[in-house]
Amino acid sequence: MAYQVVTPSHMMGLKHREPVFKTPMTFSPRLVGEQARPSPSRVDVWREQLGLDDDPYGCNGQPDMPSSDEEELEQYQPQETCSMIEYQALKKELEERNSQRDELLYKIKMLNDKGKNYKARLVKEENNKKQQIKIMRKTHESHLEAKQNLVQNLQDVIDEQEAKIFQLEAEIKGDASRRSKPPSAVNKLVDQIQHLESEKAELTGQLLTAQAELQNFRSEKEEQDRTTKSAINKLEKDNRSLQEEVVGLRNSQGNGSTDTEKQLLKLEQDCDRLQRELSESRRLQPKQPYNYAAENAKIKKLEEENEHLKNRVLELETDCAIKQKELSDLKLKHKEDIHRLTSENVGVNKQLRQMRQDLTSQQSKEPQVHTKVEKVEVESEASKKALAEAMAEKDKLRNQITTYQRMYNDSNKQLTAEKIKVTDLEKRLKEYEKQMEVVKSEMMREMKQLEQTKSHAVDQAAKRAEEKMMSLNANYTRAKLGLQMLWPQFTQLVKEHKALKKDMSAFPLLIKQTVGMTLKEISKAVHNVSEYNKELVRKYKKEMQLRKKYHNELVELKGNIRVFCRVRPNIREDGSGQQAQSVVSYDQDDDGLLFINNKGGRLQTFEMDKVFTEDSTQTEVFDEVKALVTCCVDGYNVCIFAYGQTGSGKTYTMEGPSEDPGINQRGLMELFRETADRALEWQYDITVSVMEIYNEMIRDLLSSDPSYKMEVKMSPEGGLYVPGLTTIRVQSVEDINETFALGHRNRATACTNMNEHSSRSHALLCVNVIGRNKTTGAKTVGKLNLVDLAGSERVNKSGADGARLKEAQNINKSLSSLGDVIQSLRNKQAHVPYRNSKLTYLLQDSLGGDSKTLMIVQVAPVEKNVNETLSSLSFAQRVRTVELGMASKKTESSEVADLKERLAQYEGGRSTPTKGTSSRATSAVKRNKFTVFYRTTSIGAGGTHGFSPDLHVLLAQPPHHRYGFSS
Ligand SMILES: Nc1ncnc2c1ncn2[C@@H]1O[C@H](COP(=O)(O)OP(=O)(O)OP(=O)(O)O)[C@@H](O)[C@H]1O
Repeated sequence: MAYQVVTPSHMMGLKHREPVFKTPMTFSPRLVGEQARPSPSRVDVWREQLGLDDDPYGCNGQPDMPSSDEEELEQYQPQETCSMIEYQALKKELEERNSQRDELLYKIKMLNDKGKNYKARLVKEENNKKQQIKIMRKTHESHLEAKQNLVQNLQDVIDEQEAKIFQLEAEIKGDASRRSKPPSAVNKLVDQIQHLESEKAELTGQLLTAQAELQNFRSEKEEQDRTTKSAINKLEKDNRSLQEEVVGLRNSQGNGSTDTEKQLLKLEQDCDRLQRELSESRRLQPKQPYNYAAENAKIKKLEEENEHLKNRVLELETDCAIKQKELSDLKLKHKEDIHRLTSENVGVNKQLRQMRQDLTSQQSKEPQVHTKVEKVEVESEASKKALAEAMAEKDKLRNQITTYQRMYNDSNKQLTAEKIKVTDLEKRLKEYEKQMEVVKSEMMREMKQLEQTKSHAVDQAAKRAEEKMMSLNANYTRAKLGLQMLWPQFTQLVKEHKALKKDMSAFPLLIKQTVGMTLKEISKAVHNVSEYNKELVRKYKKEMQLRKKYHNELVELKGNIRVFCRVRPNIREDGSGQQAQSVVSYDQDDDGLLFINNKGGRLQTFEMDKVFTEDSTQTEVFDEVKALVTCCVDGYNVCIFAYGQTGSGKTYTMEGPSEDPGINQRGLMELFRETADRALEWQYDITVSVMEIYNEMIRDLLSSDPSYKMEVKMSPEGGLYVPGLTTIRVQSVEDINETFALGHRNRATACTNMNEHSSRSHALLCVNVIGRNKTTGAKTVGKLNLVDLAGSERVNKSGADGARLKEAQNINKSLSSLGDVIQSLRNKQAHVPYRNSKLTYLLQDSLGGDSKTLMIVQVAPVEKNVNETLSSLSFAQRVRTVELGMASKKTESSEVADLKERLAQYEGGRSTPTKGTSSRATSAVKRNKFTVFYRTTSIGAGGTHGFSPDLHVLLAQPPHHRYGFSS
């Protein structure tokens, strides 16, 4: 926000004041924590430092204008004075410092963030590496453990098998060999002893059971004996009673009745059976005491066996003690190994215990005790059988041992391989660890470096910041002082501001008045300026006219070919659209300038002597050429030719439509007017001939035989003439019209398409003006050549071939010859190639001699013709620079003219007209009511060669024609 008093220029009367106060209020982004906050403005800072009002902008944060001087003074209490400029400068510096400080803080923050990022990355990397090491260690440990387990298992299996073999061998060979068992089986021996002890306990239990059973069996036998004895007694008793009964019966019945006998027989049978049973029982009875004895013997045997076993157990116990002693010795001997094994195989003990259990269960299954028991009965068959079985078992076990040994070897190999692998792994682990160490150390080093860089940068930044802060503080103090010094000025300014405010209230009225006054002054000034401008324009135009006049005079003096340009309006044939857009524009103030907007969008300027726009009328055009046309009345040779592409308006300009004729007709009419004006003093003969040049052939269009090819000839005097050319004297508009009509008719009969033909041929109207002064007899011979050239477009554009090509080439030849002639004339070359074409040859006098030449370049304004337009205008520009030299009148004194006429008459009398010309002349006279002269016309009529010697029809001319020329 800025307070600024703007002093408008129209308030120059008021007191001019400098800007009162300008607060930049720049809010540079400042980081507070993570948030970007706007920095307080310097005004806020210094206001706060000075202990001024907290909110200088009121509630809405917008700076309010102080309501009064007193209020403002209350708000800002100055202490010292200082200049306003110094204050502004200090304030600006303070702002810059502030922004620098912000920048530094921001940089420090960025560095801190970077350091933090690096640290975090480092920690992350460290953790990652640690985790990797942990994982690798764990994997390695588990691998090692597995390998160790495997080794241990294999070792156990081997030990077990060894123990078994040893045990079996010991059983076969006896105890003696047991002593030589390998120390590796000590543990097994201990186990075996324990097992034997348990076996002994079991056997003792079995023995007691057997004794108890034996006791039971004895008591049962005694009971059985008693039962048998009582049964025998009862049976004996029954037998006796039966025998007594039989005796009784025999006694009571005698030997007679049958039934009784049968009953008796039956009883006797029963008795016999009972006696058999008794005898059987008695047979069996003495056997019982034998079995008992066997049993007793068996028991005894068992007891003995038991005793033996007890002894054996004792023996074994002693053995065990010995072995234990041996074991302790061995333990002592292998203390270190055991200690090592114990420490290494803590984890393996579990498995060992498991194996022990397995072994126990396995051993419990085997009938070892029985074997031993049976072994006690050395002599028994079963023992032998068991021995055989044991041997078989031994073989089997040996086989197994071999297998196990093989397995052991394989396992050993595997173990070795695994060990190598383990070693490798350990090596790798070590390498990894080393690498880790290196990485860690590098990281640590990097971290240290970063830390150092960071701390260094921070220190530096802090240092710089401190320095900056110090300088800022100093600046601030200076600014504060400056501000305090500025204060009185500020107060003054505030007062002035107040005053200005007062003025401001009166300002609208003042401004209204001033505006009114200014408006009046402005309108007056504008009026004056426009007047002045008008005057200037008038003067400019006058100057331009003067310039033109001088230019014309200069041109006249130099004899330059003058060039006019005429732009035809758009016609139906131009079509529509972009192609039909006009490319021509004009200068409003200079009628000699023309601009062509070429295809590149560039304006190309051409300077002509006069430019006729699309709106220019035939009259306007003729007005410009009128003076030139009438020159021929004074005896000048004048040549006007129209140049331009087909359809650009050449014919329109030269001939024009009957209702609005062109230069040809108007020129002749002007000649009539001019000659009529001079009729008191002068008598004029105006004759015309009409020609066309087509395909490099000259045709007389007024002739009864227009197809006759005329030739241009050089007279002995040096003049050019066309032998046999028809000349018609014209005296009125009607004569002109009829002459032109005849020419048109003849032209039309010679071609099929008039338009095309006219485009490809040059049409020439040659007007001869011969004047005789009635008083002095002086003679003037003027000539006016009016040429409508063929279309100037290039040959290749027409795309012609055959006859058309030849036609186009001929047109081109004429026009290019014209160009060459113009070029030579421009360059003032000694040789001008007039004879290169019929056209240039015919126009030689008009182009190169002392004639007045005008070229009217015709332009079709549409875009599609822009190239041809540019080429035509370029040619015209070149033509304009051609200097022909000052033109001169062709006048002859009466004597010279008479002499020349007489000479001509004399020569004419000697020569007879040619047959062709005579007949054509006759027919011409008959055809036309005009007076027709058959003569060889001098085209150039330059110098004194007005008439050619063979002009046989001169007699038809008025007498004054025979006057001599005045030079
Ligand atoms: N100033 C003009 N005002 C009105 N119409 C014009 C003007 N100039 C030319 N024209 C018209 O343009 C057409 C072509 O003009 P003109 O025949 O004169 O061209 P040209 O150059 O003589 O062609 P060519 O070379 O074929 O003879 C005609 O129809 C003519 O009436």
